[in-house]
Amino acid sequence: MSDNPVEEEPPSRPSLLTVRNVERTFTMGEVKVEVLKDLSFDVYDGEVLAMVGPSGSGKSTILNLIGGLDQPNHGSVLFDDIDLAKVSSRALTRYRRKHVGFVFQFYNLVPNLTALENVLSAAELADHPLDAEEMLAKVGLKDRMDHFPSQLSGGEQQRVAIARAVVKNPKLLLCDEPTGALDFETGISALELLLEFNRDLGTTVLIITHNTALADVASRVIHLRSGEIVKIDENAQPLPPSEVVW
Ligand SMILES: Nc1ncnc2c1ncn2[C@@H]1O[C@H](COP(=O)(O)OP(=O)(O)OP(=O)(O)O)[C@@H](O)[C@H]1O
Repeated sequence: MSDNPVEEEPPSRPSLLTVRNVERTFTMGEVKVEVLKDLSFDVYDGEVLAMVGPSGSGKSTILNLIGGLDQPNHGSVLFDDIDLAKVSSRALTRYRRKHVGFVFQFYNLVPNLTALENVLSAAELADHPLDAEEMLAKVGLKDRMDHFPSQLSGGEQQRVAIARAVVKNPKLLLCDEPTGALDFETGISALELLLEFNRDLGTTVLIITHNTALADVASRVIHLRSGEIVKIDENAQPLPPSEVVW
């Protein structure tokens, strides 16, 4: 045995998504807008990751690339052995249906479907969905399943949207300003739900927001500015949503 044992490297964290050297440019007439410039980062399996940056810094553009709604001009977005940057639009649709749940700022529920029907319609797309009624009960809407979106408050609609995203039992929950349209208290309870699903189901959660206070609940925070990563912070002790103030 050696007197100087070589210290073992800590095991590297498994990545759910690996984004490498991604560029996204939009061309409008003669004008080329370089929105993402050589961006590289990982999304680790099971983490709560926040991506923060001012308006126009490229947050939604990244979310669209990771969510399989758009493809970069250059670089790779690896999920398992699939490069989302290179696959066909059919394969992207399959990826979205199977692996991604979306939560948007303005809920995006189907207005002429009840809460339960909204959640069931998402469950039908998945290979191994969770129970729709159970998910609505988990978000506190057991008694409101037969209500239409117009009969629900903003906070309740966001709860339905979270149940709809989670019922597919996706690997990844992508949340675009999930508290943006809610008052403070309602926003906190929506955040609590997202973290609860992360804890209970191991779902990886990515929250994009311009509200830097929200990032305190995440275990890592990517700071963006003008399409570039300026820093990545590790939060050794993420705050519980009840202690976040904005
Ligand atoms: N399809 C497109 N065509 C042209 N320009 C686009 C397109 N999509 C986004 N952009 C531009 O890319 C930049 C980044 O937009 P993006 O929506 O990703 O920013 P954001 O950080 O999400 O902003 P916000 O917080 O205001 O939603 C903006 O300047 C925007 O105008």
